[in-house]
Parts: sequence; C-alpha cells; structure tokens
Amino acid sequence: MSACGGPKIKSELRVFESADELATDLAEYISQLSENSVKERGCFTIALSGGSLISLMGKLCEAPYDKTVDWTKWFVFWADERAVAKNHIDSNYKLTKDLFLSKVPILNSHVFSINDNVTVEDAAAEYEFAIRQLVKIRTVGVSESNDCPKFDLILLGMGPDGHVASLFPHHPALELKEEWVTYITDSPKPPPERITFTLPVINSASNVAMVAVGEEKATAVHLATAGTGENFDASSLPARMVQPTDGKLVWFLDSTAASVLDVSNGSSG
Ligand SMILES: O=C(O)[C@H](O)[C@@H](O)[C@H](O)[C@H](O)COP(=O)(O)O
Repeated sequence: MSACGGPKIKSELRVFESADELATDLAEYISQLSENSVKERGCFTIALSGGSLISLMGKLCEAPYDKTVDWTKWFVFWADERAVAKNHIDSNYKLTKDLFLSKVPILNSHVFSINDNVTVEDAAAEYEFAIRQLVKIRTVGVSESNDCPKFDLILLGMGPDGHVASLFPHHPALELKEEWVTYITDSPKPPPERITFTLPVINSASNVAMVAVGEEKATAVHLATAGTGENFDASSLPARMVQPTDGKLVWFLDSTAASVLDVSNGSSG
C-alpha cells in the first residue's frame, strides 16, 4: 500500500496492488473505527451502499474480525437503495444480506433497511424520520456544525461517471441542503427510482470511505482527488463534492483505479 497525506490534506489516499490487499486493509479500517466508536459512544453507526463495496468488506466476516468486532453494537443503514423488492437481485439490502449480514451476528433490530412497500417519496420520508428518531436519542450522533446526523462511517462506491450513493452528475438532488434523505425517479443507471442520502448527510459523517476498483474508475478518481481549475463544474462529478466538514475522508483504490493519479501530489485539499 502507498499512503499519502500531509498537514493540510483533507483526504487520505490508500492505493493497493490488488483488490485483495485493499479488502484486507478495508476490514482493518472498519474494525478500528468500530472499536473507537464503541469505546467513545457505546455503538457504531455505519451506512453502506451497493456495488463491489459489499464483497470487498467480506474479510470482516472472517477471523479475527468475526470474533473481535463487537457486532451487537453495530447499527446498519443504507446511503442509497434502489426501489425494488428486498428479494430482488438489484436490491442493495439483498446484496448486503447475502454477502455480509447473514454472516455476522448483527441484531435484526439494528438493521435499518429502506421500506420497499411504499412509493420512493414515502420511503425517503420514512427513512429520514427513522434517522431523526435515532439522532434524538443519540444512537446516531449529531454534527457540531449543523443538525445533520453524524454517522460514524459512511462507505461509498463510485461509478465511472463519478456518481456516489444515488447522486448522479448534474442531478438537482446534488443541490439539496435541508433534506437528509431524498428520492430520484430518473436515475441514468437502472433502476430509475432510488432513495439516497443527500450531500449534507454524507459530508457530516465522522468518516467517509470511498472505495474504487478498476481501470474504468481511473479518470473519475483523478478528477475527484486532484487539484482542478476554478472553472471545474463540481456537479459534473459528485464524488468531488464529498468533502466531510469535520470528518475524515479516506479513498481505498486498487492500482488500476489509481492509474491516472499523480501520487506525488498526495491528495485533494
Ligand atoms: O446503485 C448503484 O447503481 C450502484 O450500487 C452504484 O452506485 C455503485 O456503488 C457504483 O457504481 C460502484 O459500483 P462498483 O464498485 O461495483 O463498480
């Protein structure tokens, strides 16, 4: 792994020779954050998204983490979900259940999946309401800078177009400031209807990890992390808008996703 960073740098880039090495470090990173949060707050709130990210978390289900992680203190959320039934192949819940939740002893009552029985509009409103209740009792922390939830960790994949969660380039959802959870009905990537955290929530997390593997991500990784001219239109690349206010951003990249990076440049500031 090569790690880059400096005093003024807001994000850390971790580059690995292979997806397997990335997965090893990702498991250790998540386990450390879990341990710290449980020590400090008595629980660990983690929001997941879809794609290859979930299989890359697989080593958490193996030794030593299967025994050392305090799974009963985990509270699991989704940063985005597709509007499909929970047993549909496109469901992020199903993906997570099959590859992760079914293999570790997280309490069912601590798993906050998104309702698949109502309209996307209602599902988003309901999900935001559920998170508000958990913020009130401080199971989910609250940001010092605004009233947003402060998840201990939000894990995001990134599409080759730079989308994160279900926030797509140039989409009006990128502009939302008050909503915590919103819905879209026109996703350029199927299925069209989705529910997603907004940028204020993503950027209020204590930790955000962006995980990208594969050459097709290289240009977006470069544009999201490198210095760009003043005229760069951030909404063309949602991943670049992920800039935690008080939290820490770590990129997990394999060497192909990092292949366009100027590594000597370190990371974005
Ligand atoms: O909802 C979706 O359409 C996907 O879940 C998507 O957001 C995914 O997270 C990224 O495209 C990265 O996916 P990969 O890591 O599999 O490339």
